[in-house]
Amino acid sequence: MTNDCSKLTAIVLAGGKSSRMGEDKALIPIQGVPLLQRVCGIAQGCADTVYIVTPWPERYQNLLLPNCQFIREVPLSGDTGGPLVGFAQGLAQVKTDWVLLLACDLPKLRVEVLQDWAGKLDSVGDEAIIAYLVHHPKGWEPLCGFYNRRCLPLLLDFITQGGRSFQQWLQQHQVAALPLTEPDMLFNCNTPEDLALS
Ligand SMILES: Nc1nc2c(ncn2[C@@H]2O[C@H](COP(=O)(O)OP(=O)(O)OP(=O)(O)O)[C@@H](O)[C@H]2O)c(=O)[nH]1
Repeated sequence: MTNDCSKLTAIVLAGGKSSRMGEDKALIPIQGVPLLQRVCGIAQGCADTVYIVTPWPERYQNLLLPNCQFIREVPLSGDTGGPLVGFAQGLAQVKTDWVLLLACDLPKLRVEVLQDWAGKLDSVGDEAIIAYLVHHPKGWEPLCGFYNRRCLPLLLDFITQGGRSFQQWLQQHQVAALPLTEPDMLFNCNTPEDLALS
């Protein structure tokens, strides 16, 4: 991996229901900037191309920053898909070896930390490693880390067999840990109460 932006694509997932928030999280302004736009702005600091995967691009059209583009998520028949399916649809469009995957609800992301992680991964030689993620007591944090494009066939197999859980999928493969020096960075904004802390 690399800290050269041209070798990394970012995928930002923005297709959740925001049921705990009660309104679309992606549109909520944090310090005057809608959350989705804020996350895309940070992703731009690491990647030349930023894909926003969402079933409803029209909703976010006026938030689009340079070098960002939508991938319209196609619902799977009979199920809502969820973030794993959104990721697979985004990953299918990626041309770079490595992808930075981000949720759209991370108000405390730090571009310096993401760049530092990307730069350290230059030395990855182990082809069995499909992702570099932060590990916490509940498992891997899937929505703020790096995936190798090689994982797409594995992901599609898992989805075809009915899998929808990132945790279950990641348990089946080799993942390496990223150092988390700033735990606050992974703070998810899920509820109106969380907004007060953002
Ligand atoms: N593209 C896409 N993104 C999703 C989907 N489901 C969740 N996400 C994104 O995944 C991230 C984490 O989502 P969650 O907070 O777990 O779920 P949510 O649906 O947004 O919120 P809740 O309804 O409160 O659980 C956010 O960036 C969501 O926009 C999906 O089906 N498709």
